[in-house]
Amino acid sequence: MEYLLDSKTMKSCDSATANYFGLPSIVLMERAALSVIELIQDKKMKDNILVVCGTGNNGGDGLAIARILYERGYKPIVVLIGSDDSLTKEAAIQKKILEKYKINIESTIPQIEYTTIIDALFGIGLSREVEGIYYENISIMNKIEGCKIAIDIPSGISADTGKVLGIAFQADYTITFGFSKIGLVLYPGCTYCGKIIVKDIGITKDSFLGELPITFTYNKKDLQELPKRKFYSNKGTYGKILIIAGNINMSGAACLAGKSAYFTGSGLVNIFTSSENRIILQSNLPEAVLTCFNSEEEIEELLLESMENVDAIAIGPGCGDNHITRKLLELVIKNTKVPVVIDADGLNALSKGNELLTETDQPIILTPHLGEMSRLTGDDVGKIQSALLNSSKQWVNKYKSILVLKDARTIVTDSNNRVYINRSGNNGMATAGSGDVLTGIITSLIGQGKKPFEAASLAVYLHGLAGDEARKKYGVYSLMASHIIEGISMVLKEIN
Ligand SMILES: NC(=O)C1=CN([C@@H]2O[C@H](COP(=O)(O)OP(=O)(O)OC[C@H]3O[C@@H](n4cnc5c(N)ncnc54)[C@H](OP(=O)(O)O)[C@@H]3O)[C@@H](O)[C@H]2O)[C@@H](O)CC1
Ligand SMILES: [K+]
Repeated sequence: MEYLLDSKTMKSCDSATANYFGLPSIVLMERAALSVIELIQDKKMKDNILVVCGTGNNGGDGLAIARILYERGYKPIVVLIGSDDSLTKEAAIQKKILEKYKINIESTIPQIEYTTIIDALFGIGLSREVEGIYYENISIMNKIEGCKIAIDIPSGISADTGKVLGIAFQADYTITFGFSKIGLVLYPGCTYCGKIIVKDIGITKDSFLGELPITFTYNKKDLQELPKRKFYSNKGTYGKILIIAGNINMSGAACLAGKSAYFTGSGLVNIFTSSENRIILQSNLPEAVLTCFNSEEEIEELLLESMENVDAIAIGPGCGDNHITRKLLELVIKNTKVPVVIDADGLNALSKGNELLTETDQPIILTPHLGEMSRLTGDDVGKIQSALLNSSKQWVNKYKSILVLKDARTIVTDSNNRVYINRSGNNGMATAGSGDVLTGIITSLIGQGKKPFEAASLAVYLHGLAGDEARKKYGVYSLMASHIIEGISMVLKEIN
C-alpha cells in the first residue's frame, strides 16, 4: 500500500520532520537536490542544463541542484522567476550560496540549445491559476527540446486534484520527495508527469505523528491481501454469493458477473434471474446455481428464500431499467443480513429514491460510472468528472456507503473518509460488460470474508490488472469483458 498525499498533509510532514524531529529544512532540500543529481548523472545528461526556479522552496531545490551541478563540473544555466522579496528563507540561503560561487542567475530564459530542462518553478505550494510571467515561462519551457525533469510535481499541476491550473510543465520525469502526491495520480495531472520517481529524502512515515493519511493506492505486492486458499477446505469456505442479474435478453451480464466471481475464487454462486435466461445460463455457466422467476408475483418469496445463508449479494447487472428492478432492490435492502453490491440497473433503480439506503445497517457498495453517478446525484457528468474526489466524498458523507466511482482512475471512498485511488487498468476496458466483471469480483471477495471497503479497493485493483493482462494478449481495440475474466486467472495464478 502506498500513501498518496495532498499538499496540506505533505506540508505537515515537512514541518514535523523539521520542527518535531529537528532535521532542518535546508538539509532536506540538499537531499532533494542530490536525488535529482543522481538521475542526471545516471542518465549521463550533459551541458547545457537549464534550471528554472521559483521563489518558494521548490525554487530552493532548483537553486541547490544548480549549485551541485556546478560543483560537479557542469555549467548550469539558472533562471529565477519572481522577485527577491518573495524568496522563502531556504531559497534565499540557496541564492546567496550561488552568488558566493559567482554562478550567474538570469531573470529570463536564454534562447540557446539545452540537453535538459529542470522545472523548479512551483511545487506543492501552487495555490492559484498560473498567469503572466509564470505562464509565459512554462510555455517557453514546454517548447524547448530536451529531457524535461519536474521537481516534486510538474509546475501548474494541483497536488490535491491533478487539475491543470492554467498551464503545466510537460515532464519526462517527475522526481517527487518523500511520498507520492494525489495530483500525480489523478487525471489530467498524471499525463504531465512522465515517469514518476519517489525519492526518500529523510521524510519518513514517522512524520505522520500517528495521524495516517487517508488516501492510498495499491501495488502488486498488495495482492497478498487477497483471501488465502486454505489447505483443508470445501466450497463453503470460500463463500456463497447471490447475484441478482439478467432480465430477458440480458443473460450476458449475469453470466459475466457470475463467472468473474468463480474466477476470483467463490465457492458457490447463485444467480437470481428471469426464467427466460435459464437455458442460456445453464449452457454458458453450468457451475452456477439458478433461481429463476416466471412472474412478478413469484419474486418476493423466491428472492427472500435465496437471500438466506449467503455471504454477500450483488444486484443490478442487466436487470433492466424497470419497476421490477426497483422492487427487487427494495426487497434486498430492507431484508439483507449481509453486504450488498449495487451496480448498473440497480443504481438506476436506486436513483428513483436514494433514501432507500437508510433502510439497512448492512454495508452497501455502489459501483456507478459517471453517467450513473449523475443520475444518483442530479449533478451533470462534467461537474462530477472535474471533481471526482469531492463528488465521492460528498456522496459518502450524505449516504453511509462505500462508493466505487468508476473512471480512468477509479476512486473508492467510504463514510470513514478512506480513499483508494486506482492506477491499474487501461482504456481497452471501456467495453460492454467490464462493470459486470468488477461486480462479480467485489462480491466474491466480500463472500470470501474481506471487509467491504478493502474488498472493493482490492477488486478494483485486481480488475485493472486483469484488464492489463487481457491487453497484452488481445490489445486495446479487441479487448472484451470475457478477456478480463481470463485476465483474473492470469493475475491470481501468479500469487498462489
Ligand atoms: N519544506 C520542506 O521541508 C521541503 C520542501 N521541499 C520543496 O518545497 C516545495 C514546497 O515549497 P513551498 O511551500 O515554498 O511552495 P512552492 O511550491 O515552492 O511555491 C510557493 C511559492 O509560489 C507562489 N505561488 C503559488 N501559486 C502561484 C501562482 N499561481 N502564481 C505565482 N506564484 C504562485 C507562492 O506565493 P504566495 O502564494 O505565497 O503568494 C510562493 O511564493 C516542495 O514542492 C518541494 O519541492 C523540499 O525542499 C524538501 C523539503
Ligand atoms: K516543479
